Amino acid sequence: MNVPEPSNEHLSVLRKYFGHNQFRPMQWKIIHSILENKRDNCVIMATGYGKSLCYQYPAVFCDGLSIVISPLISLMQDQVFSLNMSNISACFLGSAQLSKTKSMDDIISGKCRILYVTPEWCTSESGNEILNQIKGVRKVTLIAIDEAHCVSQWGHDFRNSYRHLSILRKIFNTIPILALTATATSQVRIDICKSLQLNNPLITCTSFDRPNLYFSVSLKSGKTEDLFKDFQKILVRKELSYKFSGATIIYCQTKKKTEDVANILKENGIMCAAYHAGLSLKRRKEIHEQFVKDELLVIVATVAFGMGIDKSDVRCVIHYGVPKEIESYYQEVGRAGRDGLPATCYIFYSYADFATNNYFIENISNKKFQEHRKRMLKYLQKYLETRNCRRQLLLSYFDDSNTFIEKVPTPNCCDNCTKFIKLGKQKFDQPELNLTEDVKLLLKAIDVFQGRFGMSVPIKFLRGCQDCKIPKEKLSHELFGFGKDTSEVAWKALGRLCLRDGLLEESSCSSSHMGKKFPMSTVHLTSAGKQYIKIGKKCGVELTPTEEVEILFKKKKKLDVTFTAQDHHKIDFWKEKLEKYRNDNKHIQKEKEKQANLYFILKKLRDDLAFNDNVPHNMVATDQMCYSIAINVPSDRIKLAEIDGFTEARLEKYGDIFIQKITEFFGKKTEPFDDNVLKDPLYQTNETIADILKVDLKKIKFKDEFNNELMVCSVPNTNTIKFCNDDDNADGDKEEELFRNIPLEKIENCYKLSNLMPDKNVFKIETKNLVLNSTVANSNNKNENPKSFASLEFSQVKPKRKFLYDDELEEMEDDSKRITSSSWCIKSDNTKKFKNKIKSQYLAGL
Ligand SMILES: Nc1ncnc2c1ncn2[C@@H]1O[C@H](COP(=O)(O)OP(=O)(O)OP(=O)(O)O)[C@@H](O)[C@H]1O
Repeated sequence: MNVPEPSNEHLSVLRKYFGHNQFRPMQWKIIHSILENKRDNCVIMATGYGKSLCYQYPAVFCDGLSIVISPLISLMQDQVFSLNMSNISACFLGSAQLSKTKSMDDIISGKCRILYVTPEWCTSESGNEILNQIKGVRKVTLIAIDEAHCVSQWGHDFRNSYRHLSILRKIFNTIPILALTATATSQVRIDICKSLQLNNPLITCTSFDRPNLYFSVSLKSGKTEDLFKDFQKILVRKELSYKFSGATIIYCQTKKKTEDVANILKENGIMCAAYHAGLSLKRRKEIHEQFVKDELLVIVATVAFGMGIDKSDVRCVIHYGVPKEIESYYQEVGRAGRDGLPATCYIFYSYADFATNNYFIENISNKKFQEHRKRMLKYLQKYLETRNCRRQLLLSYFDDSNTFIEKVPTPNCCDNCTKFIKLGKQKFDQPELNLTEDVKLLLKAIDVFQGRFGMSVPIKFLRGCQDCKIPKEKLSHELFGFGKDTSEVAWKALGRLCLRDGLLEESSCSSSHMGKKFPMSTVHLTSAGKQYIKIGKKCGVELTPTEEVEILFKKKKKLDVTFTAQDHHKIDFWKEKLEKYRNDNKHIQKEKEKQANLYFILKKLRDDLAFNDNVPHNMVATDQMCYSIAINVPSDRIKLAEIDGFTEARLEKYGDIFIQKITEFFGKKTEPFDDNVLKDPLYQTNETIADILKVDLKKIKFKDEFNNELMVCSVPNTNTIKFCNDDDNADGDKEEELFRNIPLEKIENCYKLSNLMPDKNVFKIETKNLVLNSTVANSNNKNENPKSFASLEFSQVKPKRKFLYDDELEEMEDDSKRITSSSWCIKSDNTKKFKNKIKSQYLAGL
């Protein structure tokens, strides 16, 4: 469809009322089709893309009225409030609303531009009557149905009243209907169009991708008492306490779990509140408001919390427990980072959590729907267990043909990508682990019991355990005890894999004990499972082992990083890059510090203004707006108006105050710099050290004094590197971090010291108080071992000075002994050699 560019008139309305300079590409296409062609639309747009503008703008532009069906009163209240702040008259009608007369007056008189109603109200008799009345007196521009996936039983949030919204087509038969949602599969899309009786709708589907979200999944550490351990992995330590890096929603499966988690967080000094349907409406409202106004940063909630939250700066969404299924999971994480800034989505789960999900699914009476939910849950399990890119798996669920994602590990994407990048791998490869015979054995054992039991009895049988449930005659079966060398846990994990990949199937039934019935499930082979026993992988099922299965069935292979001698000449290349980065970084860093200061001052000003006016802070300015101001430093109102989001109303109310603050900031020369600002996600550059050093650092072999190989890794999402010892010792695979968190900015110098030792390639990384030396055997020297090696020494030095005196060297030596005593580094009996070495290197480095 050829869409003409928006006219100046269009853009000036956009600027004046919405504060934006341009439409986003899909927005204009949709708005144009409504304004010019009066066409129905079905819109699937990722969270945070800007759906609201599509239904708000048309009515504002042509002085008409948009009627918006929205599922939640709290959401409507927020939106009405926000529109009125931008001088767009809006109201809502519904049972919870106090002053109906005022709203009706605004509607009838033609003042109101956007009217919000609930689907229940719309389909009620009185609602119908009022809608007919409105139709008689107002020019209705469009009917918008928000969260349209609720129409469909194939969606994750089916709501019965949505199913009856076709009544709107009858009342407003010539008015365009716009159905909008953030998550819909093609099946749901078809259902939406059919159920709402859309007429030749224009279907728009943006990418579902949310590039600013980082995905991560881990197994829970263990018992409830240990749950803080899981959170510690993601909390930021501040002096003696911990905190989350920004507004955080923690989802739990049950009310009880929200209370447990909230209590443990509180015990550890983290302010938070539990939120669930068991609380009074008043209390829930209170928590909601506190969260939106940033008075409370952490909410531990059941999925009851979220749909109505109009908070764009949620930095972290955590699922503590298995999410409901894949679609609602994506909807829930979509609440993070709607301001476009980096945000993280974590899941901590255990296999036991699935019992809760299964319990809810078993209680669904409609069989077809129940099957559908089971499929969605299975997909979620795939997501949890995948070894490939999680983002890609999520997007492929929604059949996202708009986004082409290469099947290669990508930085800032998910934990799996990061893991592969860390290992220097260019693509995802699966572990070489042949499980065919183990799988066959397990399937055969399960088949022995012909679907009469769950997984435990066949596994006990396989392991040769005497269990009262195993019928006597089976004790002499040829498979009895055949799998005793593999642990029960391992067999169970393999069983789960077979269930996931369709070789096995569960059926639910109930067992009775002492007159009481208990739900239980039995397991049996599918036809694919039967085939697998006969022909293995050839039946078309290629089991990809989960990390758990891999660990249990095979001791992890030692990380094998190979280097060639030629790789070492790349040190120069690396050095150049690092120096360039350092030079660029010097002024960038200064600039950043200044911007960061201004940004925090503006945020504080914004919060104060919001507090005085008793409005959520985003009504004054969003984080993104404060950030843009800090970068662009507008010096007057005209320039401030160019900042995206500064509507005319905002400018009128707060413009001068912001300008005054900026002038003040530059008037004063010295503002103390707050160290914490660099921890703000805004100030972490996207370029990780892996991007900068990827090729080269990893190709140098580092060894500690015991000749153990060290790995150089970047710390995910940071500009830091660490040296690890891949210590494949008897008690498991342990990666010991020997030295970590060397921020790139802190690297002050990098030298190649070959002038000093012509037969060697030596380079040195110097930070303020550390020197890292690598000695690489010269590959050209035939007398040397052709296999290149490097040794790494860490020593502490004084701040850079022109000359060093002997007593200072003594001091340095002591420092180095101290480091030595922490187990690795320069040997203390070699002090003389060390003294000379460090002296020469130190001087060479000046
Ligand atoms: N044309 C635009 N230019 C710049 N920013 C825009 C534009 N349109 C919308 N935005 C901003 O994008 C953000 C998200 O908009 P909106 O809340 O409408 O998204 P949404 O698609 O409805 O998200 P959700 O599904 O999470 O409700 C808002 O901060 C909004 O101001």
